[in-house]
Amino acid sequence: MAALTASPTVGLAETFTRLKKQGKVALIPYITAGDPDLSTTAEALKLLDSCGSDIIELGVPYSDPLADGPVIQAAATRSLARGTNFNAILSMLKEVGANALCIYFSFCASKCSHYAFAGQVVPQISCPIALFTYYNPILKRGVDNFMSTVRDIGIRGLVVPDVPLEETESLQKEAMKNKIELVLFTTPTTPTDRMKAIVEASEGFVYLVSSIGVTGARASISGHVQTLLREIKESTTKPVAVGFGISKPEHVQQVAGWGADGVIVGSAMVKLLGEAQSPEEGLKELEKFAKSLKSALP
Ligand SMILES: O=P(O)(O)OC[C@@H](O)[C@@H](O)c1c[nH]c2ccccc12
Repeated sequence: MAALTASPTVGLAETFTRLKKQGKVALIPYITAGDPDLSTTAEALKLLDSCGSDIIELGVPYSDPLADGPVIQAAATRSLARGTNFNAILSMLKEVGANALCIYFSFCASKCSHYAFAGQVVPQISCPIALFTYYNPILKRGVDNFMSTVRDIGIRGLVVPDVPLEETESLQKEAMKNKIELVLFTTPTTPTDRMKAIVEASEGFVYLVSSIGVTGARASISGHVQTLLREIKESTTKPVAVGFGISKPEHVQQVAGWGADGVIVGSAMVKLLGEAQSPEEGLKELEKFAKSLKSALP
């Protein structure tokens, strides 16, 4: 099976280690798979990768996205209405991987008189993908089947916002068995002891939710995030990425300045892609926006 990412070994934590050595902060976009359609999602993944995204969160649309605000809820509804399901998302991801293989072989066929066959698939997507899903689709498929399936197509991370506390440990075990990094959340209202346990158990990076409530672009990012970052970093050396509300280059600059190792941008990306006049228009707007955020990051 063609690896989806540059190298099956490049995971989330390793990506942050590389960035830290370079004094860089990770740009982590989130998009909803299948909105406006899966072929546009495939194009968006490649485009976000080429704009310098360091990790991409790919959302599996769900009928009851409790933690999502109106923009991502609407994206999930549109995607589900088009018939997007988990198997269709897997096929799209395999195709992207397979295309990488085809592209590589056609490159070699045309050049191999000059180049030794490097044996390495030239990927279309060089950054790791973290699948974003609510817990129910995992349970429906069965945890071990889910984990081995996503591992086989090169997914490196997993983000599950509604996994119950008492089931986190078993989910983490299954993920680790498949070399998938399960990212956990801490929020402004998480008690210190609980935050420490979450940080200890989180793999890949720690997801710091910037503000209470649901996802959605905010006019400003609370200065309290700076305090939260400091508290978390007092108890771990793991990378911490901040999400919720980040939607402008100045937000990105501010959060990076407060010491975040990564910034996660979802609703603002989803809105551009899903609410455009056409998929082509959406991809163009997405590219412009992603580049504006990337250039605002160290
Ligand atoms: O949309 P925002 O405000 O930019 O926040 C990122 C968020 O979209 C993404 O990480 C995400 C999408 N759905 C979620 C549900 C819960 C927590 C996080 C998420």
